[in-house]
Amino acid sequence: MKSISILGSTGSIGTQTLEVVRNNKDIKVTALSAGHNIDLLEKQIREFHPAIVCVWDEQKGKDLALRIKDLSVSVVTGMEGLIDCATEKQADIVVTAVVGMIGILPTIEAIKAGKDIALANKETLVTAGHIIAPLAKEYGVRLLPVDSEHSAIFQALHGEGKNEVSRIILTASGGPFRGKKRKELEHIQVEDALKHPNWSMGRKITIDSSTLVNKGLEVMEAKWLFNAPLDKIQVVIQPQSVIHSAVEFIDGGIIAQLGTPDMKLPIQYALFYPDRRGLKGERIDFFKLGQLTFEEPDFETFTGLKLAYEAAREGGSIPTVYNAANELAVAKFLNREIKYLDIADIIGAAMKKHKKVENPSVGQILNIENETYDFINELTKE
Ligand SMILES: NC(=O)C1=CN([C@@H]2O[C@H](COP(=O)(O)OP(=O)(O)OC[C@H]3O[C@@H](n4cnc5c(N)ncnc54)[C@H](OP(=O)(O)O)[C@@H]3O)[C@@H](O)[C@H]2O)C=CC1
Ligand SMILES: CC(=O)[C@@H](O)[C@H](O)COP(=O)(O)O
Ligand SMILES: [Mn+2]
Repeated sequence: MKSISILGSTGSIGTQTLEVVRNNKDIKVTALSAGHNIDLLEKQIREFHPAIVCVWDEQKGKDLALRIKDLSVSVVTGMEGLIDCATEKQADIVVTAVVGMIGILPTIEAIKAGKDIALANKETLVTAGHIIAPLAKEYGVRLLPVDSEHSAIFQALHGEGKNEVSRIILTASGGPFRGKKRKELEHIQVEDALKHPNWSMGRKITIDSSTLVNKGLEVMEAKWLFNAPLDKIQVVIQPQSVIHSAVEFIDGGIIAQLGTPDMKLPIQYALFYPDRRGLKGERIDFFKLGQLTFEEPDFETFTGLKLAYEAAREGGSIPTVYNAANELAVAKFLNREIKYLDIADIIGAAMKKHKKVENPSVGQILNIENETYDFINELTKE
């Protein structure tokens, strides 16, 4: 019986992970964690019987403890609690399904505790990949990609051993504003940007998909997961989101992974790797689909993608600034404090202002996150 700990069990990836657990009898949940949604967390606790649960918010943690006092589950809170869940002794795999840089410390501690990581939380690898990738190697733990594109690449690489890769083809839907120019994006509202054409996901990543910042983060994620040079990672718009990504080898052969847009496949693949298991759901009907199309990304309109390549090329602390600036800018946009186009402009301004630190430590990364927030708060002050 395999045991898993889920960081962020009440979110889009978290709930789909629990759906996979429900459908497989030989896997159990030993730890769950949520930010604020204790109603859903309580239901999950009563169904999955974890040994420990974490609620980020301390007061909500107290409320939850009262509600489940009939059960013998320990309730912890805050970062310490998140780390307790990430290192819970029975867990074989930690699913990092929290959103944002909050995932860095628990992921590091989970690796040090010898847990395999089913990695959904891309912000962790983008900002601390230079620490996490070697650490995973040192502790002999696996970084199993959950992000659909990286899972596709991982699946395409399966069984290829040391065969040389000439190109990673990272597909993107293009988001709800594919084909639009900057001028047409001036008055975009939160509701417009939350309409992803193919995937149903959490709010932050949905906005990131619309700006192509998600693809920028994924370029950096691919760099760390597959030890790939940036000039070998090509973003290709595939508007139907059927080809989840592909790998080209030195003989020109391309192996791609295709499927309907359902995160349960990559989640399940990560949890049972290298085995494949049955999974109910829609199947691709090529006759209904008719055609698959491809486009070049528009780097001039979607400057968030251009800035991501710049950040990745510069390296050091610049990807942290890129990511932190995006996290706060997206929160402000969702809160209707800034305009849609401000998101990428703010990322650019924060990158320009920052003085690069080579090889930043975890402490420096977290300080730079705060400095970036201070800069943006000042910049957007009315
Ligand atoms: N959704 C998807 O299909 C995909 C997501 N990803 C990545 O996976 C990660 C999760 O995304 P997604 O599931 O969409 O996000 P959601 O917003 O749906 O869920 C986020 C989860 O994190 C929890 N959380 C938020 N803040 C905190 C906190 N301070 N402490 C502890 N837990 C917290 C939330 O809890 P609560 O709701 O209780 O506050 C929730 O359980 C992101 O990094 C995203 O980029 C990658 C590929 C696909
Ligand atoms: C499901 C998933 O992995 C998301 O990251 C998805 O890729 C978002 O779609 P686009 O960023 O390609 O629009
Ligand atoms: Mn993705």
